[in-house]
Amino acid sequence: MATIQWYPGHMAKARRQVTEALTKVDIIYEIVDARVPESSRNPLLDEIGQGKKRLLVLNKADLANPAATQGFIEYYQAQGLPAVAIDAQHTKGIQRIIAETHTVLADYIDRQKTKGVRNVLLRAMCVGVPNVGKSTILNRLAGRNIAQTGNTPGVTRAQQWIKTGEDISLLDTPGILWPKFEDPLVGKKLALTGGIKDTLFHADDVALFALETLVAQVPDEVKHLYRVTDADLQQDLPDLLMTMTARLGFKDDYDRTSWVIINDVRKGKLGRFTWDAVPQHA
Ligand SMILES: Nc1nc2c(ncn2[C@@H]2O[C@H](COP(=O)(O)OP(=O)(O)OP(=O)(O)O)[C@@H](O)[C@H]2O)c(=O)[nH]1
Repeated sequence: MATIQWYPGHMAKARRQVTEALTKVDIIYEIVDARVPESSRNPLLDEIGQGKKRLLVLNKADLANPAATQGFIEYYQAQGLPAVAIDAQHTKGIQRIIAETHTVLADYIDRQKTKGVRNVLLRAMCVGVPNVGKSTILNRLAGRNIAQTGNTPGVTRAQQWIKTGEDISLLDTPGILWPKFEDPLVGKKLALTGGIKDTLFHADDVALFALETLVAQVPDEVKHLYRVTDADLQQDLPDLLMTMTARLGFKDDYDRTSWVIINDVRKGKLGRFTWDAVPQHA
């Protein structure tokens, strides 16, 4: 779905909607992008999700660095926050969400059984910033495509529970929170991974940010894809971007080169990268 620009009114509305929806569920699936697990979290969830069980889902793990993903999972688990890595696009790891839900809610399930409830139903909802894959996960858990009606003005629609084929029911409308804006570095990472509307940032800023890592980590791929040499890679990054633009035959159109780089990174053409550093933990 297209990412929108967030204004205070949107944010207040999103906060209200998510807070309200959370009262109905037993567990929150906090969906983040495995390439930027920290940058794609919204700290508001810590506030409005207090007291609710939570499972952190690092989606798009197919595009992230596997060692970093493992590092993040261990980091979150060490903090008492259960976390799983999945690739919803290719339906990988969905069972992990289901298994982990049972682990996280084990006490609740036991209590319900003690009360005599025979078929305990677990209620869940997906929450996260735009474009992290909430709808894809919902569809995979449901085993079919759930129509999304979006925010049509004047149209209010009751939220529905979606059966997953397991003992889990999901709210059919994911909770959308806004991305972090304050830190420019976080902004670049979100832009690079598709979490911020493309018209809201300068492509060259984001491409230069990406290039720094790409030149350091995958120089051969950079040389091959953008027709530059080892000597070219010694240049300052803005000069390198100019050289690439010339080699690609784009004249002075640095923006075009920048978009090629951004799109290549988004598609994983240069490899699997995680743009957030795994936090150190004791
Ligand atoms: N490579 C990859 N792409 C994914 C994965 N999950 C989702 N996508 C893609 O990411 C894009 C966004 O997915 P959505 O499910 O629409 O994300 P969303 O969080 O519901 O987005 P909003 O509606 O904007 O809040 C789509 O192009 C998906 O195909 C994944 O695990 N791996």
